[in-house]
Amino acid sequence: MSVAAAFPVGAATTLAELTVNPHPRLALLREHEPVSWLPELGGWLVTRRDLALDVMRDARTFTVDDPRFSTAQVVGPSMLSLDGEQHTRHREPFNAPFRPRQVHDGFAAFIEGETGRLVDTLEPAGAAELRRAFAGPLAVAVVTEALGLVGTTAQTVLAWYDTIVRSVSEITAGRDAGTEGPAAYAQLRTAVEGTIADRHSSSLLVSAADRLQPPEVASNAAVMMFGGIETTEAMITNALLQLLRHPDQLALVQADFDLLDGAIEESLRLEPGALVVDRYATRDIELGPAAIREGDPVTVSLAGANRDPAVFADPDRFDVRRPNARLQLAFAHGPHHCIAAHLARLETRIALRQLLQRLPGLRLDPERPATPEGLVFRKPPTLHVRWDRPA
Ligand code: HEM
Repeated sequence: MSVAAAFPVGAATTLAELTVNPHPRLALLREHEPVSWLPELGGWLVTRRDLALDVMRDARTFTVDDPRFSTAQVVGPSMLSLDGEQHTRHREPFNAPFRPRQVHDGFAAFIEGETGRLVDTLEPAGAAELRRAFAGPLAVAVVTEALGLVGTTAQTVLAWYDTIVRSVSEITAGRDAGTEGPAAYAQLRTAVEGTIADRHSSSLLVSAADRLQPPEVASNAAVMMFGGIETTEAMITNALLQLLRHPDQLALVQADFDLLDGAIEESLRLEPGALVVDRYATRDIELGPAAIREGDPVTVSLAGANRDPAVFADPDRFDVRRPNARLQLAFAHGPHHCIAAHLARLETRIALRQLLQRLPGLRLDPERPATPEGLVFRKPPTLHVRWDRPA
């Protein structure tokens, strides 16, 4: 029997469906084919939480270190695209600044200030599209601050980011990277080298340069830029959308802001900003019902794992008081667990608290509905809201 015939639910799954409304299909896959072959994906998809953990914990068998990895083709090898000792060598120099205490001390005041500035600008209008007017600019500002590139503005970082993303997307679609992406990356590399050379700079890139070569620091700076913009914009937008769609849950948070963290975890569980992580099998291996062959692509569905009813009761419900919401896997797991998870959580917490406290009666704009979409990164294209203007 062919592999497609052995996995009929996978064979009937389209990428279009996974882009628009993935959750019913992921539930079907998880129940019948928790590791399934998807012809449209050209690889395996893992949707059960325990099997997702097995894959992400075992980097020897399921590696990111493969020439097909599109990001590495543009920005070179980094912690995101290496495994084993090389991964440790690239990641270790960046660990300290992202620990909870350091994140709080280093970023809370900056994030409060930037958020305050953005809300000041929005407040008088009584209406806004919060993804582009709020979540995106905040995400860019925080990444720019985190990288601490000497003489580089948030606008420049955003321009590099857009260009490099376009180039990576071209490669993912099987086309040539073009020249603009590599040119933008060369400018980023020059800025990184300038920062490293400036011994007065307190950038985390300077201390990383004690243990990594400048081009290696630049590659890791690029993946931090990647990791920190699209996903954080999604995390903030999705969390707002979940709360505004569930007025009863929003009222609980408004009455007790200690529940905000639960709301954020629950949103990460239901709509993780990054839906999937990609791995490649380094040997033949049985995983659940699947006989995976060396070289096969293995995609872990974080969205599928996050609604596994074996772990999360009534998994489709948004419940800010869910006791085990923190078992969600939106930041992945194992050696590649998001290095900046604490920073992203802090940023989202400050952003949501200020919006909810400063914009009275914040609500979705009924005339312009927001619907999340996306195959890899998922969020609503727009989030139109209204609030009561000050008299
Ligand atoms: C300031 C914000 C962020 C920065 C700077 C950042 C940076 C990074 C970096 C450098 C990695 C690679 C770690 C490694 O491979 O060892 C990573 C991994 C990851 N991040 Fe983040 N990230 C941020 C926010 C987020 C958010 C908001 C999400 C999702 C909601 C997210 C999801 C992930 C996931 C799923 C991985 C694992 C990728 C994989 O295993 O293939 N990140 N992040």
